[in-house]
Amino acid sequence: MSQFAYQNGVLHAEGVALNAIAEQYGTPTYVYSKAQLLGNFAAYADACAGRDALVCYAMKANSNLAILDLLARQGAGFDIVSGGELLRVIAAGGDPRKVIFSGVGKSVDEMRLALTHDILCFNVESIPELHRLNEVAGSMGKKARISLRVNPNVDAKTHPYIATGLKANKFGVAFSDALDTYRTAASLPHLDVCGIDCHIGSQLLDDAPLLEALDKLIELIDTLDAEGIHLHHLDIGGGLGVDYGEVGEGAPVAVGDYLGRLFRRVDAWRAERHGGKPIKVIFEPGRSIVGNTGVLLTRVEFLKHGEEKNFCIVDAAMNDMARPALYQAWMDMQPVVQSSAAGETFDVVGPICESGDWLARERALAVAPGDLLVMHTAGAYGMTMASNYNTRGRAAEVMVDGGQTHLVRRRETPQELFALESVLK
Ligand SMILES: Cc1ncc(COP(=O)(O)O)c(C=O)c1O
Ligand SMILES: N[C@@H](CCCC[NH3+])C(=O)O
Repeated sequence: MSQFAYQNGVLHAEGVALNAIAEQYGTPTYVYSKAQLLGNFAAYADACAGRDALVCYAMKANSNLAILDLLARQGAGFDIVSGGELLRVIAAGGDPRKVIFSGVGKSVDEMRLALTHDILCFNVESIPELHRLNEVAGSMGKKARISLRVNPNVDAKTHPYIATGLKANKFGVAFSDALDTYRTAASLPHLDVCGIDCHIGSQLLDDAPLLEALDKLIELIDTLDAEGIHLHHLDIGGGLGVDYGEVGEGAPVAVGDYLGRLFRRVDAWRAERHGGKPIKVIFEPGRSIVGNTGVLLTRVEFLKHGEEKNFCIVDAAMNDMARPALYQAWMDMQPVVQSSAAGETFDVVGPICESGDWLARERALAVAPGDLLVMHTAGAYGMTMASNYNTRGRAAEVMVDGGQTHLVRRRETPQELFALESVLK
């Protein structure tokens, strides 16, 4: 059930009217629902109950400290892709020993930081990275726990920019090279080879490609076992999608159904081929935890009737939400206050000086200047991909918690944006 619903014609978040939030905090503002967030995490936690499993939230989707704190208190681990994200986990009170570190370009400093905090595992993506990590760990007198990110060459059937498990993608080690790469890893004295992982892409509506990837990982675990390389965990990555409401797209498979099918396969394999030995299962969900947790609240500045198109110019822009500009993503936009007036067809655009600065195209809307609109399902890859283009301060972020609203990130001022710069003297 969504925590964002109309009551008496006004959109509310957990019972708080969004127009009241706009009055108090201004626009553009991201509004999150704590109940939605906890419900989404609980779907994973419930499906994992009683099992050796860890949900490492992929914080690139939304790394606001309030969100990290709430998830950490539910027992979440975190999937990070930079030293900065590790520092965020620590600042939010998360446990570094439940952190896995993904990414193709980890620097020496990032490796050192992660080893200092004794993270659970590095998801290594190449042979040069294995050697670098071995050296860094050795120089610190430590052993780094590693998993190899294997590229199962499964077609995730998603947008090419967010598919990651194909041969043509920069991620992971090719399936055909995996065995040799594991041999190399096992020969390096400062590495502790403990897992295997993959991540085939994002916004997947069907779990069939994920289960296909699982089968490939399992096949490799069997091969490695025969080589004397015994793994303790398998990490299937994230990727489950959300319902953006686009006509003809359909809804994603439910988390519980996907995890149920996955665990049944893992159990059958363990019993039949793995000698009943235990294996920890790790998940790296991002979007499916936070996507429908947030909306982007924006106000109409002007309506402009062009020669070919009508434009609804709002105060949010591609710097606040880049998904439409980057991926031609379809995001649902609705008025905060419902109206029975006849609408017109608009492109919803921001104030930035780019033709690519659009949030929604060809939408029937009954709106007037000063009205409020929301972009739904904006909790994932919204604020984390925001920029200061056109010297625009990033939006505020507000968390609604059972009738109370809390400012969890204030709006940036223009002065803050250039405070790090200096002029030549
Ligand atoms: C390595 C890795 N893990 C997890 C995720 C999270 O993916 P999603 O938000 O699709 O669940 C991503 C991003 O797609 C990723 O690159
Ligand atoms: N930023 C992308 C998802 C990227 C996933 C990261 N591997 C999106 O908004 O859909």
